[in-house]
Amino acid sequence: MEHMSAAAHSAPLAVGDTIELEVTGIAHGGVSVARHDGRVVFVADAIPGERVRARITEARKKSFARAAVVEVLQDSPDRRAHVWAEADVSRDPDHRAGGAEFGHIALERQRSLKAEVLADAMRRFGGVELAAEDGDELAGLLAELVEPAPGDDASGGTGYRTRVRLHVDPETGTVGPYAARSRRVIPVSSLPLASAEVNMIAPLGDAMPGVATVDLVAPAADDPRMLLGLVGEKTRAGAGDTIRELVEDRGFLVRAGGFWQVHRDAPAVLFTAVRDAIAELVDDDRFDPAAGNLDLYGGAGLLAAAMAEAAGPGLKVTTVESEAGATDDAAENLSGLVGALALTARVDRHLAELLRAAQPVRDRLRRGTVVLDPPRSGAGGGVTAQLAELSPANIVYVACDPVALARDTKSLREAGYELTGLRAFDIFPHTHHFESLAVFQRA
Ligand SMILES: C[S@@+](CC[C@H](N)C(=O)[O-])C[C@H]1O[C@@H](n2cnc3c(N)ncnc32)[C@H](O)[C@@H]1O
Repeated sequence: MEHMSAAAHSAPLAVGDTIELEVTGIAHGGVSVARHDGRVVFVADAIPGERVRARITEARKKSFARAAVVEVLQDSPDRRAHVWAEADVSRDPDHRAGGAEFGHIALERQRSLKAEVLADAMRRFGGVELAAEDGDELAGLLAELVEPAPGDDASGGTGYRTRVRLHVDPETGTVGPYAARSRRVIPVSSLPLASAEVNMIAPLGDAMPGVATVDLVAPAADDPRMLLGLVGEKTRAGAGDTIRELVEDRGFLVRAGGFWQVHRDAPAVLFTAVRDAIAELVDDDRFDPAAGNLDLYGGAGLLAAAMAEAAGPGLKVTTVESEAGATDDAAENLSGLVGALALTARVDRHLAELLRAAQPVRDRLRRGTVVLDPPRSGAGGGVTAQLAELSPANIVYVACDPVALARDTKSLREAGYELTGLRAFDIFPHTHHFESLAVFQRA
């Protein structure tokens, strides 16, 4: 079939067609990969290794189409009943609830698929081939690359979300999640990924005319709350409402509507990972607590606090964050650290200012360590170029998007940084998301 010419293709695919597919791999974004007449088809709700019948949901592009499974003809040993009945493959694809696109896959396999996505992104966009040390097997290392959050294997990876956003159907006013791949609201009877506290207050099935979004937040050390975003209103609900969170036994103030990791244990997992990465740099004599250390995209200061736990209370660090409310919280959360400064600024603008600073300041930055935790789009070419020019001794990069991380890895490596550590954490079970932590050292 490989040599078949384009002219010999059967009729072009059209939305609504149903075709049989051999599913061969996993792609970024929670979809599997198959081929049909030489064209790539990204298939939702499949598992690599399966044979499925799938319905075409998008066919505009010449190079690829999208489809969703309607029937599993030969199932994977890793297929499970979906954790969310309303997202199950037995439903019409247009009526499946979205946000749990790996919910039909055994947890361990979800993690090995995420590891494949990370390794593939690093190879294709980062120019980094993950390799096994002598005597270790790469497949085994990859299977363990994405680490579970504590307790998730015992709980089946459900009940973890302390933050959920629901939407309101503009026609009926009914509250629910969006459907997979669309902005249609799907009525559901429960939120299996959400914590018991979130489920308790979720207004599922209620009518809320005039409301656009319903954010449910269950803080570790405060009562759960519901933040309503009204239709046509621009200000973010909960921007002025401060709640208390706990990271193990450390308290943090956070805006109810501001950024905080959604998995109950994710802040502790990332705090510990960053603290340990910094501790290793300290042990290797590569960390200078008195240098110009930075926590970029710093939110409420979680990772600056992690840096301080490894480096000691004498740490000098500046957090840079664009949301003023989060900066206020960071200032409060880091108030025990004499050398901490919390700034409201866009990272690119702040780095541009630092690049204009006097030589002694630039020298302190060169001896420093930068922790960065950008949004999904990553730091991007502009910020990585600025970082390369500032040239800090170490960069500890926390990433929620593996492809963005891989692209930024390429830029940093080309600027003379060596990737010396890579870990990944499954803090979004039953979705395709995961978090990575990469350590770079100036060569
Ligand atoms: C993934 S969160 C990380 C927050 C924090 N490190 C934590 O772990 O809680 C990204 C943060 O970057 C902020 N942000 C997004 N774009 C930014 C920019 N261009 N400059 C500064 N901050 C930005 C967001 O407001 C958000 O608080």
